[in-house]
Amino acid sequence: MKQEITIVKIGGNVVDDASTLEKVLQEFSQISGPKVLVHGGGKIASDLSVKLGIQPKMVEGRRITDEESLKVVMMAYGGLVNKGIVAQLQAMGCNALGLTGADANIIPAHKRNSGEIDYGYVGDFNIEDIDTARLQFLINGELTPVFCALTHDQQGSMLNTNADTLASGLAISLAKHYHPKLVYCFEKQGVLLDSEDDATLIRELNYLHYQQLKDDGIIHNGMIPKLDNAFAARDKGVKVVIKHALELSKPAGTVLA
Ligand SMILES: Nc1ncnc2c1ncn2[C@@H]1O[C@H](COP(=O)(O)OP(=O)(O)O)[C@@H](O)[C@H]1O
Ligand SMILES: CC(=O)N[C@@H](CCC(=O)OP(=O)(O)O)C(=O)O
Repeated sequence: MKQEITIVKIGGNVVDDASTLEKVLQEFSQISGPKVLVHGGGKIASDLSVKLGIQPKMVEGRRITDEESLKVVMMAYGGLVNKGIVAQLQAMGCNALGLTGADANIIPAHKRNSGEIDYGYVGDFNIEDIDTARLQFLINGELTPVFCALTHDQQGSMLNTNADTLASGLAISLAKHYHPKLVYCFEKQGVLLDSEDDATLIRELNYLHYQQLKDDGIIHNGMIPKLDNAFAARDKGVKVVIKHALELSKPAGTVLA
């Protein structure tokens, strides 16, 4: 019998808000059973970048990661954010282990080589290459993996990988050993009919409805890659919920049908 595993992804606006972050980590630490946390931090990386005099460049929600920006995201995601979260979880009694995809070679990746735009040090990975046996070994050792948005190219370089994609990939790969539930937590109540009005929550969303709402411009910006990743997981049998970070332990948000 496969056990349930919960994969929670927290976005950049949550990570950047100390009070929300503390509350969501508190709720996360109380989830029973195996669990994995994935965090973004795009906002913190952009702020740090500006402070260092490096202008952030985003194309379709993805960071153009040149050599200097790679150093910034390694510092921000792998250091500042990841270690801060691990320390907080430890204080909450959750035995967190901070990881990038390079650690224990759990998520080997390759530099994106898509034609027109050169994204620089941005990594894509094959889900089949994720070392789920190693991950299961850590989880069986009563550890809670905490992944940041970094992978590696297996040739000595770290790569920047979108945290939503990483969370979806991990959930799909973990389906080999568990029944995965993937929870995307951010600063809105879920997928909304009006992205500025939390009262317009869509409680259940199927793929056809998603396509219509996208065509009508009701779903836009960062919600499009998030839902593409979310439906990719849904298609592989992962339960997916998109909800407000402060509702982590409540039956709230948008469930993918
Ligand atoms: N229909 C919608 N419902 C909710 N949010 C939406 C919608 N369309 C666009 N968005 C925007 O998508 C953003 C979430 O995407 P993103 O910033 O990439 O998330 P995260 O911080 O979790 O990585 C929200 O902040 C919101 O402004
Ligand atoms: C390639 C790429 O764009 N990577 C993202 C990784 C961080 C992330 O995904 O953070 P959020 O969840 O806060 O958006 C970036 O650098 O912004």
